[in-house]
Amino acid sequence: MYPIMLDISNKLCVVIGGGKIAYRKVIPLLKAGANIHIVSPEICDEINKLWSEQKVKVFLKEVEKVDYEHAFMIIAATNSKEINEQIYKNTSENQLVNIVSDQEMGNFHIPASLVRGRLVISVSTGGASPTLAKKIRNDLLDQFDESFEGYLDFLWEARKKIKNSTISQTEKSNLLIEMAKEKYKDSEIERNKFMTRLQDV
Ligand SMILES: C[C@@]1(CC(=O)O)c2cc3[nH]c(cc4nc(cc5[nH]c(cc(n2)[C@H]1CCC(=O)O)[C@@](C)(CC(=O)O)[C@@H]5CCC(=O)O)C(CC(=O)O)=C4CCC(=O)O)c(CCC(=O)O)c3CC(=O)O
Ligand SMILES: NC(=O)C1=CN([C@@H]2O[C@H](COP(=O)(O)OP(=O)(O)OC[C@H]3O[C@@H](n4cnc5c(N)ncnc54)[C@H](O)[C@@H]3O)[C@@H](O)[C@H]2O)C=CC1
Repeated sequence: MYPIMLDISNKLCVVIGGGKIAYRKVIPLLKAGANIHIVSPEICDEINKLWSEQKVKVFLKEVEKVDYEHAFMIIAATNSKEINEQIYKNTSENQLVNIVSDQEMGNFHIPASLVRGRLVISVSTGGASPTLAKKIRNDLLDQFDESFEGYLDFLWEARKKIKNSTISQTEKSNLLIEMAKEKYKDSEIERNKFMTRLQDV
């Protein structure tokens, strides 16, 4: 398994099944700006709500190949292993496919993630224990608290300024290393001083 961060904004992601597992998989897709189709004869209340808010499109029917043949990403989340397997067999090599009922099918897994603005920490156990992945993620929640959101925004802005400046590569490297120091996470005053310094580079 090869870990990557994927830009799926506006990409067609088809989730098959409308139960609580499908819903759990839909939420991060929604946050990432995907174009989401859900295909299922029945849907849970949470998915119904997303549909009524026009955040997803729902097709109330049993799945057919035509529903996902042009999808960038497919998540097979029905409660039938046979149907999930059939979906997997119908997909092309170049589609991203996740089969919720069998870790050995499909070509990607969804890790347990912790998102603090631009900071994402994902934990995978390669299917050995999703519960352990969830536990490790939960153990990190306090260490990587909400304050990382603002800290990451600062780093993002500072890095853009440094990259666009005309100073030497060595000076750039020094500033990029400097800004990752602990004191900038803990002190807004230090961050502001650093940003002021960058006005002159
Ligand atoms: C392979 C993978 C494929 C995929 O779904 O991408 C997969 C597969 C399966 N999960 C099963 C069961 C459970 N999964 C969870 C929970 C999560 N499962 C997630 C991911 C993954 N699950 C991928 C590998 C991740 C990895 O290990 O690295 C998380 C991390 C992410 C998410 O779902 O968003 C999410 C934590 C959510 C969070 O962040 O809080 C719980 C616990 C709970 O729900 O509380 C249970 C019951 C207890 C247990 O089994 O541990 C079963 C048996 C199904 C059956 O009964 O038939 C299969 C099928 C199989 O193993 O073949
Ligand atoms: N990967 C994971 O993280 C986990 C996976 N699972 C697996 O996920 C499966 C689904 O779990 P739940 O959402 O709780 O089940 P559920 O029973 O609540 O939902 C199943 C959904 O599949 C739909 N469905 C059934 N046949 C269909 C078809 N032919 N076409 C389209 N949709 C169809 C149903 O209408 C229903 O909406 C479980 O059976 C289990 O194998 C369970 C726990 C965790």
